[in-house]
Amino acid sequence: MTTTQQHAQQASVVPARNPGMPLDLDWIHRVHVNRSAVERRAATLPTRRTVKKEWQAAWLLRAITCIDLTTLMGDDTPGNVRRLCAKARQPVRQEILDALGFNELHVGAVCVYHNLVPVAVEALQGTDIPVAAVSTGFPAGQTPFELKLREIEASVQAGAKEIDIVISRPHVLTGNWQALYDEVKAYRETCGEAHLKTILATHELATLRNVAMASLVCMMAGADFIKTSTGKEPVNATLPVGLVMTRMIREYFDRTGYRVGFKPAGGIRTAKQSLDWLILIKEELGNDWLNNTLFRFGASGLLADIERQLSHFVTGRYAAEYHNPLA
Ligand SMILES: O=C[C@H](O)COP(=O)(O)O
Repeated sequence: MTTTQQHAQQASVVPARNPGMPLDLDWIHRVHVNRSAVERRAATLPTRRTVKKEWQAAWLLRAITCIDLTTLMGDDTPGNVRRLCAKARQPVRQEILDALGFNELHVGAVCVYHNLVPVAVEALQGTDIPVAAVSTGFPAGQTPFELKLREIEASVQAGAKEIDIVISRPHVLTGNWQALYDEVKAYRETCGEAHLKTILATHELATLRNVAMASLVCMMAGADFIKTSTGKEPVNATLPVGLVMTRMIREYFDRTGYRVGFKPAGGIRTAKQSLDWLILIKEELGNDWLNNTLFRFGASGLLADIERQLSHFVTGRYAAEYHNPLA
């Protein structure tokens, strides 16, 4: 096996699912965030490691396996979701994979609106690529609670194995942690075996401390993943927010022994950005998190640039964009 293959294929151990715990308000109120320290540390992350040549190719292949390949547009149709699913099955052109010595590679999941779950489930039959549905009135979450529960139920029934819910931002902004906990716990129960990702929409939470506290409450309520953003806020996944959230994941693991996953989402479009995020995960959470059971990118356009960089690694030149159509 070449270095690229060894590092891209590092086995992932399936961690025990986070069962949640009672709401611990003392722990939540003790949370503090030093914004300038966070910003300083986040600024150094992209400069801490240089990943070049076959190492870079290996990290990019790993990044692909962690993508929730996403389309969340008003003009989504069964046709473009089927094309996205074809890309999810074969994310990189075969000749590039052959040159890198890979037979098979696929993304972490395909993420769509509820209406398109059946189309994606059918298009991914015969693979183990899960379908994720955004839910609970995504992206703003301003719909009645009962409807949100029914929406989750309907997506699970349609075959979604992962449910990406949006939290009610007003609960955070008013410091109503009990309401946030109860809400997320109800979502987790409604999900059943489907995995629950809780989208914080961090740009709408006002402070990094709120981001940290909301992360903790979601994990206490049983979230399998905490996710930064919907992709629809004016600012989505940023490294400072990622740093705060991963530190809370670490604290939760130290206290409970359960590993909760992390999903930055929104605005991640370049191979370089994907490397920055992988470095953050390696530095803050370690190798256990560097696989798609505990780490995902929510991204609609990232794959195209990664494929372009891999093609450059293999051929020594950049392919024109039309050679790497996304969907
Ligand atoms: O969860 C995924 C995001 O909606 C994708 O955002 P993006 O289109 O900026 O990559």
